[in-house]
Amino acid sequence: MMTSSLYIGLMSGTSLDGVDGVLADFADGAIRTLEAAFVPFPAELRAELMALQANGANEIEREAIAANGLARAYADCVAALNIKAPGPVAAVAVHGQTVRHRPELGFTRQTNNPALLAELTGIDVIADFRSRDIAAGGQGAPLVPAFHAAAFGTPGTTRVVVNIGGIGNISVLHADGRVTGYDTGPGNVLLDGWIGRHQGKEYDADGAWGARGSVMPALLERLLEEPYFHQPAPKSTGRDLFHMEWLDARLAGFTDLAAQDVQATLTALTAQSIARAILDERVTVDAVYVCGGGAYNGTLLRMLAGALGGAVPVESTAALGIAPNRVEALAFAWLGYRFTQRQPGNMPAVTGAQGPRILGALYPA
Ligand SMILES: Nc1ncnc2c1ncn2[C@@H]1O[C@H](COP(=O)(O)OP(=O)(O)OP(=O)(O)O)[C@@H](O)[C@H]1O
Ligand SMILES: CC(=O)N[C@H]1[C@@H]2OC[C@@H](O2)[C@@H](O)[C@@H]1O[C@H](C)C(=O)O
Repeated sequence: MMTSSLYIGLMSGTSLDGVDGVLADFADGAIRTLEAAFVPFPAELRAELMALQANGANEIEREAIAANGLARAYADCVAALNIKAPGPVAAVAVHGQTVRHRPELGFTRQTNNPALLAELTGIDVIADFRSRDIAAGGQGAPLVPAFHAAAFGTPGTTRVVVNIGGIGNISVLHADGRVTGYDTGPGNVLLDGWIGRHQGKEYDADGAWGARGSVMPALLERLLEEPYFHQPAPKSTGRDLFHMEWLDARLAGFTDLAAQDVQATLTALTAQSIARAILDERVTVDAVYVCGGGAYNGTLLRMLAGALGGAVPVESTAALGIAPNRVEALAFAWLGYRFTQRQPGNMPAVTGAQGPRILGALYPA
């Protein structure tokens, strides 16, 4: 394996919007982002990845073909970054596309074709970061807390890093160095689904549509009754649970709903479920830093600050020097770096695994 400190990280998450990539340099133990790129999925691939989130006919063949399409989108993202690299890249670390996440059944599935990606890029590829943690009895998710601790942790200060992608997750970086965290529930997944259905848009830019609606307290309470929110950690979730049918089942019985009031209520659901998770930690939090696409939803950030009582500063990770839309891809670049160092990537206190494990599998160039 090459000794370069340059890594490319690729993340395509539950929002199914496309591939976020970064070129990172981990020389001398530092974490530096040199370049970032985003490659949207072709519409057909996106639709198929969405369809593969639920049971369907001929899944094995369809998944394998979608994996080839994914590998090509990944390769485009790698090409855009590699051309700007100041030297040879040690490895591409790629998350893959989650199509099932069932740790309770002993598996999680990130669709991918890392062999094709190695073939297309000529660079070592490290893939499949979650399954070893599950094999060790863990949830296989969230994995970003170890990176959040390395990038954003400061001894003597309690910080919470909140990733709001399709699903939300928190990393609590305690003043004494302990790290706790888990998936809080829906991030943008229901917000995107609802505005898509009613306005034909991919997402609610800056939360503007939701801001024009009113939160409906009875509906919010109904949504917050979901047992997942009350389950103890370790826990993780995905589109397996939080999908539009989940929402539709809970909307039944509410009549004369204005679509924008539902959007406001869904925004409040994301904010409340995250805030409650933070308050449940029962520690004095110095500051909350938000990353993921949800950091660009001003309405959501205002609701989160409000749900925390207005006493804790809520900012984006840009305040700590990393743009919110780069954090996850950078986290996977870092996990790839950890793999090459034969260092663990999971945090047993977060995932519930029996111990620290080296995460990933290598597909040589
Ligand atoms: N300007 C914006 N205003 C409001 N929301 C936005 C904006 N930009 C992005 N988003 C939201 O962020 C989502 C994408 O976030 P991100 O890329 O962090 O998710 P992901 O990585 O796919 O998900 P996950 O972290 O769950 O794996 C979009 O689907 C959208 O809902
Ligand atoms: C199974 C899976 O893909 N989980 C994702 C998803 O998106 C957010 C949340 O649910 C988190 O658990 C995880 O992603 C981040 C990158 C993680 O592992 O930390």
